[in-house]
Order: sequence, then C-alpha cells, then structure tokens
Amino acid sequence: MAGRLTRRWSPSLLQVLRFPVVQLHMSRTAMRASEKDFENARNQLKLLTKDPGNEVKLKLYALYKQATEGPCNTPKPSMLDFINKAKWDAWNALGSLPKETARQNYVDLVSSLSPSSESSSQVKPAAANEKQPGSENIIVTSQDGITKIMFNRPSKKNAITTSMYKEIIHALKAASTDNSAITVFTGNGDYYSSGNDLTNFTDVSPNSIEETAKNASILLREFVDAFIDFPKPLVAVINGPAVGIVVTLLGLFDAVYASDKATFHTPFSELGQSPEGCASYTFPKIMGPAKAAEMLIFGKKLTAGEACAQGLVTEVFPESTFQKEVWTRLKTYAKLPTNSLRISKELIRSNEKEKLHAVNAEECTVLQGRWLSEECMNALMNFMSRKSKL
Ligand SMILES: CCCCC/C=C/C(=O)SCCNC(=O)CCNC(=O)[C@H](O)C(C)(C)COP(=O)(O)OP(=O)(O)OC[C@H]1O[C@@H](n2cnc3c(N)ncnc32)[C@H](O)[C@@H]1OP(=O)(O)O
Repeated sequence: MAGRLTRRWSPSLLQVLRFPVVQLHMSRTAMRASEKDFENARNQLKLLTKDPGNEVKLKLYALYKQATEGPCNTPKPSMLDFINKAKWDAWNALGSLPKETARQNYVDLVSSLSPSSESSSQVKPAAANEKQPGSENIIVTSQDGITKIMFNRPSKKNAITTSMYKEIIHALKAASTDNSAITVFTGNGDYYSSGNDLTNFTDVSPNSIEETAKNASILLREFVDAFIDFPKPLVAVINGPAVGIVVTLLGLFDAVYASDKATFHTPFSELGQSPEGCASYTFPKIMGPAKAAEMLIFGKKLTAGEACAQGLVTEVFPESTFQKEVWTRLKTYAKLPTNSLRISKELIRSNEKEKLHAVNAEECTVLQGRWLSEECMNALMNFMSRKSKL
C-alpha cells in the first residue's frame, strides 16, 4: 500500500489541486460514474487533509484496481509479505464485481471522505449509529457493524415505489464500501413488505405505457443486479408477511430469519406477471422444481415454518422473542473479521454470478412483455377498483 497511496495525502499535492464540487455532485446523481468522474475522484483524493486510515485505503486500492484492471489477476503474495498480501486480499475480495460498479463505488467512497461533498451527498457510507438522509420511506442506519436498510412505509404495508427502488440501489452501493460487516433488510410495522407498489403502473397515460414498461424493466434489472453483486453478507429479518419481489430476492440473501407470523407469497400468475429477482433459477435450486412451481406458478403462500422446511428461510423465531434473539445473534456475527466474511461469501456465490446476471436479464425482458399484457392490466385494474386482497 505504502508507496502510491501514501503519496496521495501529501500536503504539497493538496495545495496544488482544486476539485470541482459540481462534477462530483453530478456523478452521484447519474448513478453510474463516467471516466471523467473517476478521474476527478482520483484528484479529489489528493485534496484530503486527513489520512482516512488503512482500512479505507485498502478499499480504495481494491476498487481502483478492480475499476481499471478488473478481477484480481496477480499471484497471491506470501503470508509474510504483509502489505502486499493485505492489498491482494482486498482486491481479491471484490471477486467479479463489474468494472463500472467498482468505478462508481470508488467515486462514492472518495466523495464520502471529502468534507466538501457533505452537503450534496444523498447516500454515503454510514458512520456509527448514523441515520442516512433521503426519503423517509427507506431508513438506512449503521451501528455495531451492521448497516440496516428498513422499509418504512407501514401505512402501505411497505409497498416499494419507484423512488424506493432507486434509493435501495444507492444504499446497497454505499453499504458495499462502508465500515459495516453485514447488511440487513427489515420492515417497519406489521409487514416486511407487500412488494412492488402496484400504483407504480397505474398513473400512466395510454401513450406512454410501453415507455413505462421499458423503464421499469431497466430499473428492475439494475435493482436485482445490486443484490447479485453485493459483496458482504446480506441478511433478511422478516418481521411479517412478505409479498412478490421481496420474497423472490431472498434466494440472493445469505441468511433469512423470520418471525413465526411471517408469510411468503408470490402471486405472479394472479397478477398476470412472472417471477423476478432470479427466483426462476434460485427457487428450484433451493427447494426443488415441484415446490418452486407451487410458489412461483400457482402462487401458494407459505408459512414461515413451511418456508424454513423448504430451505428459503434459515430459522424461525417466536414473535415474542424475534427481535431480541435475531439482533443479538447478528451483533455477534458482525464482530467476525470482515474480510473473512466477504471472502467466504465470494467463494459461495462467485460461481453463480454470471448465471444470475443472465437470469435477471431474461426475467426482466419477459416481465416487460407481461406488463403490457391484457392479463396484467386487468389484474392492476382489479387492485385499483376493488383494493383486491390476494
Ligand atoms: C419496477 C419493479 C417491478 C418489480 C416487480 C415486482 C413484482 C411484485 O412485487 S408482485 C407483488 C405485488 N404486491 C401485491 O400484489 C400485494 C397487493 N396488496 C395486497 O394484496 C394487500 O394490500 C395486502 C394483502 C398486502 C394487505 O391487505 P390488508 O391487510 O387488507 O391491507 P390493505 O389492503 O388495506 O393495505 C393497506 C394500504 O396499503 C396499500 N397497499 C398494500 N400493498 C400495496 C401494494 N403492493 N401496492 C400499492 N398499495 C398497497 C393498500 O392499497 C392500502 O392502501 P389504502 O387503501 O390507501 O389505505
């Protein structure tokens, strides 16, 4: 690490360079960092007055290498070559993270370190016990080594709006490089989440239906990709019923803890839709094709106990002790060595990533067609006119 990275914080360089804050802000709102944003972030790094510490420097090193050279491609240094071994481990832990994602994460991380970016930042790596700004529909906090992303729309059963999808993508990107060891999703209120907000598709004028379906398909693909590529252990704390996309995504989580009042429902056929979240691939692998078909084709709703028996849920807890038991356990897990957690996850998941991205792309294409179908439109009209209870 020492040579090149240390040089970036030298005061003489700090005095020479000035970074345009406007460009930094643009890079954050565009969500995908351009070459220019990346270059600007590298310059921004030279302006830092405070050494960000070895852990952050290693992250920056790894993201830089991943963004410029792709996955780690050098031989592993010997155990005694501590510095190069630490750098190699950090780079290698990023696995097959796409170059563009690494570039964006690098830009976000640099931005979070810069005092000048504080006022323009929407999502930044979380500091201890810090609540992240943004809409109140998603609350992101970080404490005890755990970044918690909470659906917070209890009056609508935590249904996910278009802006919430975007905020979650952004929150996951920030969590992938923050100081936490694990990332946890949960819901506020009696529901985990009732899935896609069905009104996302109902406020659309007839001549923009195709455009809306296309945009939704692109958004969905990016949303699910963010879960596929997430490098740290991802845990779901299912506090109540879960419907649709929040169920299908569970195949991409590393642990799923459920209250015994949770249920798992994927009513896609009833909605004239089809599975997403890579469930068409992960569910048959997890529970076998026959059980997966009952859920994904026929929309059978599972109890928490049934979902656990079929391998979708890790463990079920009585509602009365659920929160206490689960968070105590997660706090213990979050104290484990963070690099080891990432590397073990990478070993378990990396062989599947390419396949998962292909499945995601295919599911989004199929869904785009479904959203334009008469079956789907009828289902949405039913929901709107009768507040259809599934
Ligand atoms: C771009 C991305 C595309 C991603 C593709 C994803 C697909 C999916 O996720 S498919 C699954 C979609 N979800 C549903 O079909 C659930 C629909 N909701 C219901 O069936 C019910 O609301 C319920 C079973 C979840 C809860 O029933 P109940 O206990 O009787 O409570 P209410 O129906 O009175 O709900 C309270 C309040 O919340 C609104 N609401 C609930 N879920 C949704 C939702 N998914 N979308 C929009 N709004 C929802 C409900 O309309 C009520 O609102 P108010 O009447 O205004 O109080």
